[in-house]
Amino acid sequence: MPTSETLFARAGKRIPGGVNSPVRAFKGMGRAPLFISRARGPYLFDVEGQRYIDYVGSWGPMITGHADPDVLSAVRDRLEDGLSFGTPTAVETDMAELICEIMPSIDMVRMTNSGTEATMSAVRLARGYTGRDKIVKFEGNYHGHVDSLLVKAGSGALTHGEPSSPGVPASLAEHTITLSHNDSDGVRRCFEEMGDEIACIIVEPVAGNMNCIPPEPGFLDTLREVCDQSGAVLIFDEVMTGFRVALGGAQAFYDVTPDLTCLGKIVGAGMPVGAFGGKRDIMAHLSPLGPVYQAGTLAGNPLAMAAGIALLRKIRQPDFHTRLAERVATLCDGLEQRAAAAGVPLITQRAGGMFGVFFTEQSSVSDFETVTQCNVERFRRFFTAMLDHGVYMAPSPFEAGFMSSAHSDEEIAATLEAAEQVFAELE
Ligand SMILES: Cc1ncc(COP(=O)(O)O)c(C=O)c1O
Ligand SMILES: N[C@H](C=O)CCC(=O)O
Repeated sequence: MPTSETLFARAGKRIPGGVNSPVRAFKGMGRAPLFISRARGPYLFDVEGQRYIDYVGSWGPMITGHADPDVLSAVRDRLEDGLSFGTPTAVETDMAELICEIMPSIDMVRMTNSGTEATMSAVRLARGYTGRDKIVKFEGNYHGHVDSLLVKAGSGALTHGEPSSPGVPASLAEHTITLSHNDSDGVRRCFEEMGDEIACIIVEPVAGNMNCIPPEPGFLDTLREVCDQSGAVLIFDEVMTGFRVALGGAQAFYDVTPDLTCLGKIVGAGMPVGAFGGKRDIMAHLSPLGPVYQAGTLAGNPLAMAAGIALLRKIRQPDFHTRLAERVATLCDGLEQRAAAAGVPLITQRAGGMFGVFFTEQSSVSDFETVTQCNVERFRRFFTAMLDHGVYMAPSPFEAGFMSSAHSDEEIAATLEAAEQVFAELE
């Protein structure tokens, strides 16, 4: 039987680093990544038949657990009709109407194949709409592998020590202004100096690619305020937070309305999907209505739309997100209590259905600087020991954790029991 180690060695001969996305490689974790053969509910099963309680959920989409029967049956129902037509389909409009109903800031929406395409297109649209080149992003925020956004980026870029990627021309990166996350005064100073040159601010309203960092009070309102004053477009990158922090995303949770919203992950239920949408007058600049070009051969794919619609309908049940947040609280409070009892300095941070675990003596972690001061080596030991106990956390101290409605009291209790044993021996 092949093991994860043998499969990883084989993959490394033909796939750079053995993976199709760097964060999967477990780089810095001191072991080979798990090769997964199947998943169900809160569990992953690796090629050796080991079962793991999963807090990654395919990096966010699996909010009702893996292999959700309603999602699978929606895909099965469409499968026999064909995989893709390259023509409009009714199901795309069903999806667009559903998104606009759930997120009232969105009047019109365009589907893409990934979150990266959504952010790339939203930034281009903002530039085309305003006629300005400069864009503002925040240190440690990750918006996919878009050239102009791979500047001081989080996620794998941060984990692997390359927050600003080679290959991005300096002449392009110079239009990207990078500010400190959660620093409202810094944002105001920047806009006082050059607000009329800035096309947009793009932000992860809850930063989930440098662990989990909720916005400080007033931060998102400041972004709204400076954009209103300067005419810049406010883009919320809700690829991760959309439908997770609350049904209506972080914009509903924190009650701040962006001009454009980027979506991904849950909107495709695990299929390769992204979307961006927002105010009608901005979206009307998009081709073929307007001059800003954006396209996709497989965008709005019928199977992907069917999967996403099934999931969005399911998570619209009353109290779904309240219950999800309660599960996060049980897990995070339990981890903090057990760490404190074992004398391990640890804090957690949460927003709806996502959370972060930080090995630190600080009382909160609010930006790139404070997150990089956390104890990375202790995280690595915690991660590998939890894996040995059958619990799969994100393989990096700079990634958020994701809860699903399939995680019952039983899985959370098993996770806390494992953590208690791990903390007792953690150096
Ligand atoms: C906030 C955020 N934006 C954009 C992206 C890019 O999405 P994708 O990986 O689907 O291209 C991600 C995840 O990778 C993300 O977490
Ligand atoms: N942090 C990333 C997205 O949220 C992880 C997914 C990836 O890049 O493969």
